[in-house]
Amino acid sequence: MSEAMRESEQPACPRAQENNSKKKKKKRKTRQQKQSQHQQQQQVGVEEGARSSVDPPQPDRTGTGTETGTDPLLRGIFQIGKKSHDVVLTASRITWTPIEPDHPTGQSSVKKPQEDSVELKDVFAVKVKRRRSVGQTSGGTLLGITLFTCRPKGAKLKDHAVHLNNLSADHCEIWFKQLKEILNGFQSRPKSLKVFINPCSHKKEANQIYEDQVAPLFKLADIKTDVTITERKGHALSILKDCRLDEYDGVVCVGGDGSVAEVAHGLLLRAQMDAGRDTDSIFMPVQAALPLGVIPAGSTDAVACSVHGIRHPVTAALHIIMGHRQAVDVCSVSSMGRLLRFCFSVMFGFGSRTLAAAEKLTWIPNTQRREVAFITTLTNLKPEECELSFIPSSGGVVDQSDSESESELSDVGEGGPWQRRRGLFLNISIMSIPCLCSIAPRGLAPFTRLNNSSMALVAVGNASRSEFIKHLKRYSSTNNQFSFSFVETQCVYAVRLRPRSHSGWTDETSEENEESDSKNTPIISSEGTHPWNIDGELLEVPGELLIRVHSRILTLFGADVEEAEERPIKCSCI
Ligand SMILES: Nc1ncnc2c1ncn2[C@@H]1O[C@H](COP(=O)(O)OP(=O)(O)OP(=O)(O)O)[C@@H](O)[C@H]1O
Repeated sequence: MSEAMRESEQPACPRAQENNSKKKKKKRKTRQQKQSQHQQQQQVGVEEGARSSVDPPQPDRTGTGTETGTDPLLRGIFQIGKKSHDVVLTASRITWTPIEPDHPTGQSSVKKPQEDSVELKDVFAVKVKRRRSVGQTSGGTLLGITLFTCRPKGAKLKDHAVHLNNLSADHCEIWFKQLKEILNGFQSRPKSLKVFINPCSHKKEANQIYEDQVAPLFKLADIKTDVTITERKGHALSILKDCRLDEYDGVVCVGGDGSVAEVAHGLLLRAQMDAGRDTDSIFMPVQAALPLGVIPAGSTDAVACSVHGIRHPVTAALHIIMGHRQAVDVCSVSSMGRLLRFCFSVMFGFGSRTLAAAEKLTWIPNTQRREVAFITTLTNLKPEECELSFIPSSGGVVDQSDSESESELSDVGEGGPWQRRRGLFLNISIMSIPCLCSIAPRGLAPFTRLNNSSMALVAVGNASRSEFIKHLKRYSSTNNQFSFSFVETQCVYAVRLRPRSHSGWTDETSEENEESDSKNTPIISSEGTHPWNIDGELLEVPGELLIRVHSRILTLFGADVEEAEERPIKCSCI
């Protein structure tokens, strides 16, 4: 623009001239402030870049994420939101404070700038941020760096991005490297995972859940994955028996309780094989070598709810990425001295009959089978005659202060620590974890914990159908589902359950005899078998079962929770 033209643009009116000179002053001041910020930015970038090379960070190598240093490792200026911020990185935290422009009078602002920060133990990824056009997969204009954090919101975990914008490549590289080094120091976070996806779980959406909600987070966290989409029941188990486990830091199961139970059993069986344990005997199992992550994609998802408090794939994925771990108790189920399964829950009576009925309803869609089976089993409700023996754990009898009357089942057994009940039972459940789910938000066994070294025993004696329905309804209400005279609850170490066969009670056999017979006795035979519900899977077994608890032999990715987040109840049968 020529001088002449500039001049011609000068306003003629004196008031306008005054306004114009004020505007000019303001513009000059803003330009000066910008320049000073830029100089500060350059200085800090150079200074701190030099410092990072002589003062390497001390990330938390213990994996606990505890603070190991509060000295600044880096300091620089980034734009966060619309404002420039002074950003400070220590080994445990990144803090940013807005840079306020100087007051026109030279006085400092009365209001203190609002500081914000993120703990690095809550950061799971750092990425260089670039602007790319549609279809462009590499290169692009550098915009800064982005931190991905994990934030709790109630029982849920959510991922959140913090954008630190700065157009200097050198500046961003120093920060990126430093942050990456700190994040790599979190030892409990997995870097390589074996993933099993059951494509048939619930409404066949497990694969979609994994692709849409889980895989992008694993990719962001730079976790390598080896994915198997299972082709049949038992596929995951057969892989876990043979594969090289040392290549992985954890195993992930995307599916429902049946799939989780199969993978948990596979991990524990493999640990016993590797440790040379003879599973054809009563033995003390060793711990599984790898932790298990559970991505809920089934119909009940009691294991996922018990360890996450919620059926939320993103929460489950973030627990895995962050390396949150929780050791849990597991049951072993053996028959005639031979191990059948490691599991979290066993049901006999109504719970197993319902499952057996559902398996026969093959013409009904999968999603409705259980409800129809539930109603038919309730219509034909009948008790099972059996002998129930158990060893109470130190927790003993659960407080039933509000029970309607004394338990009718309080007949103490003969000799030793075993207590015995013989009689008619509508249902018997044994659970090593609380089994939270949408139909029982407080859990099927609210009086046990994930790792209290004992199992919950719930024995429902004979009662009328209406009384039994009342008991079932209470699982979804706030009333105590156990405060009935026909319901007994115990905290136990071991349970022996012997259903009465058509020919009456079998002779008692000692454990040693059972073991010596076991190698020649077929476990599953169609004659004289009884249906058992083991983690939602049907098992037909003759004779008695021995169920024992094994303290903390499996580690799950997740955290202990008090109760599941209340959701609308899906089953409307009762
Ligand atoms: N490709 C497959 N085809 C058929 N069954 C499979 C396949 N892969 C795994 N399975 C088996 O399917 C069974 C049930 O699956 P899963 O438990 O995941 O779903 P669900 O029954 O809908 O959920 P929940 O147990 O929570 O109610 C498991 O025992 C698993 O071993």
